[in-house]
Amino acid sequence: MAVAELTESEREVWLRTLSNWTLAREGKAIQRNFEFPDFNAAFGFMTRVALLAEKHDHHPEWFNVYNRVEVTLTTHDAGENGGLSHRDAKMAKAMDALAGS
Ligand SMILES: C[C@H](O)[C@H](O)[C@H]1CNC2=NC(N)=NC(=O)C2=N1
Repeated sequence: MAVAELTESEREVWLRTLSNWTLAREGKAIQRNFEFPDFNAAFGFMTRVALLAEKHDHHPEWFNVYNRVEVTLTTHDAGENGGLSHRDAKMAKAMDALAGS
């Protein structure tokens, strides 16, 4: 089902509130690298995010090594070939909150 892609001005506004995230894939995705004290903390974070992602039917692309979790958020159903939607903004904020930053 199609999801509305954020307009450029909407994107500007919420990127300012998501200061730890950067635009990627020519504006079609956002990325953030999280770092935790150890693997347990990183995997605990991923577990909490996974439950939330399933609940909202919005899933991160991510890569984990030990205490690092590299995250990319995008919405496949937004725009022509995927793009950013409010679902990415919501998930990014939730991940920041779960990581305590
Ligand atoms: C069919 C199902 O609702 C879709 O594939 C959902 C699942 N999770 C998703 N996650 C993300 N990040 N983007 C999507 O567009 C998306 N779509």
